[in-house]
Amino acid sequence: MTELLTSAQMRAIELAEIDSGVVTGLQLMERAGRGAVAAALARWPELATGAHRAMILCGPGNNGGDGFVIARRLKDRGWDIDVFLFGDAEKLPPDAKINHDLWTEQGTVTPLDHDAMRACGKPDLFVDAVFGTGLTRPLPDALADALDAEVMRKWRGSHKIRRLAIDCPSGLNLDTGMLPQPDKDEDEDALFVPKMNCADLTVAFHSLKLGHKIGMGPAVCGTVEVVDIGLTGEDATERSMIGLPPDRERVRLIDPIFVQKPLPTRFWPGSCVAKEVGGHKYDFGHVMVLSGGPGRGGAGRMAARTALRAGAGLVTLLCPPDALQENACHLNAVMLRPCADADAFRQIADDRVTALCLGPGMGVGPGTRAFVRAALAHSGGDRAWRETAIVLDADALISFEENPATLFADTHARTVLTPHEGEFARLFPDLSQAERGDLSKVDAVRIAADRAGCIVLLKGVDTVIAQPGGGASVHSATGPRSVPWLATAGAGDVLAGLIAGLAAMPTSPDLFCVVEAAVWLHCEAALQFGPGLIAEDLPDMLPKVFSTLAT
Ligand SMILES: NC(=O)C1=CN([C@@H]2O[C@H](COP(=O)(O)OP(=O)(O)OC[C@H]3O[C@@H](n4cnc5c(N)ncnc54)[C@H](O)[C@@H]3O)[C@@H](O)[C@H]2O)[C@@H](O)CC1
Ligand SMILES: [K+]
Repeated sequence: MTELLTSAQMRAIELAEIDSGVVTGLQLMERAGRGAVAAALARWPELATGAHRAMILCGPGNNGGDGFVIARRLKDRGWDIDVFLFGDAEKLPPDAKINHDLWTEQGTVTPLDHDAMRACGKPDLFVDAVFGTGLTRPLPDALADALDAEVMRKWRGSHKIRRLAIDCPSGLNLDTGMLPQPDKDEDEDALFVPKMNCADLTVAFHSLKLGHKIGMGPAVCGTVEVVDIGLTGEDATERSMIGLPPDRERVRLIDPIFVQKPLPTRFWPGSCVAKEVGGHKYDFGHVMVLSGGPGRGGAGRMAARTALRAGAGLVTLLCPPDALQENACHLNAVMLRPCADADAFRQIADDRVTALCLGPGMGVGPGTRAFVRAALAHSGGDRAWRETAIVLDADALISFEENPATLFADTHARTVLTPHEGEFARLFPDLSQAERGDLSKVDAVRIAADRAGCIVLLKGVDTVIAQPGGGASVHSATGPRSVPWLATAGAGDVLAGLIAGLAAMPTSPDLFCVVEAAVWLHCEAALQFGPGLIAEDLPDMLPKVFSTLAT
């Protein structure tokens, strides 16, 4: 498992290491610069031999310090180097100042200026070492112009400029993944085009930061390489281990990676789907999915089919009596029962029901609210091995838009809410994307989980899961896990069913870990299927995905 640190957490780790006396800030800076050069030459082997040209933009903090190290290292390889400084050399922090002075023994530093940059020869490598974890506000206009990737593309000359970002493309907030833009005049609205500083390769130090994986981060960072700068003082191995309940402070990335090495998928997520050998169908849990009226049953049916494919021993779809015939025409292995209202539900849902899935296609209104309340009051009873898991999605969430507090009064630790941004905004208007400001998506979902007293999964290209108390993780469907074709009608219904199906089994781990596994498997099924996917394909991809988890 990979941790996603905040800027403050990264600073604390560095400071603790420096304070303990095992390493100096200067040594860390040297390792950072050296590691960045090694990563760039590995990425672009054509630069590894011969002399080339680099343009290096340095900033007023330690990120700039890394830039001066890089300048010196490349100069040692015989390169032509143009170094520009944004800020005042005399005000550089001590380690950066030392590296600035070391560089000036070999080359010059020019104050950052767009025209002066354009007067230089076109570089083979452009290095952005202006701001890293220390960014506190939007980029000044002149700097945003200098870093704008579009402007760079217009440079005369045939070769492409390779863009290397140190820690991040400057302007990216590494806590939120946002690109704070300068305030603009109202009348300028029509003309305002945000500047985009995009890198081909971003070199992060010690660990990924949150902003590399959420918001705009993946789009602007390009490939992100983590460079080990030898920070050994703290062992985060235990707390970042996937498959265990999450740490309260450190966010983890949902990926079968452990201590920067691939983890055999039979350990994770394989351990979440493996069945014990033998047994009765009831031994593998019973999922009930509540579905909507005539003509609206597709969403519930897809959730139910997925729950069965996920490994639940039994899945029953409950539908209004007038939708019975329609559903009977579509279902075989999934069982079907009519269920007129919440009272009927209480009679039908016995104590062997281990997971309930409500929302997809149910319809918005008092009927759905009554079902949700009854489901949240459902108790496992004597024959249950633990309390029923309740997955609430779509209409089960929107039905509480007028008064979310009445939902949160009943939700409990075995409840999972699975909104997309639109549904999230209806339940948590003050935490919606539009209102979030400097709050990261992760912190917004943490607050939501605390408020609701249950697990909240906020879907998106960057999916965030949080539970009360701070535990949180991120799944990023970007880079090699990019699945734009998963943005298809019904994919959310499938995810709800997948969580219910995995949570139903007696062998299932901690509910938070089930949700993490479900999100990963959902993306993996889409990835292995490829373009052309429709939501109905997802449950039927699961057996293939599961077969790949054996190795
Ligand atoms: N010893 C260390 O602490 C190490 C730090 N490292 C590097 O140091 C970086 C962090 O260094 P810093 O904490 O100095 O932070 P930065 O170098 O990212 O930036 C801090 C400076 O930028 C100014 N600033 C922030 N936003 C601005 C804006 N929009 N416009 C104008 N000025 C702005 C701040 O006032 C401050 O002077 C990391 O990203 C990494 O690259 C690495 O060298 C590894 C070792
Ligand atoms: K940078």
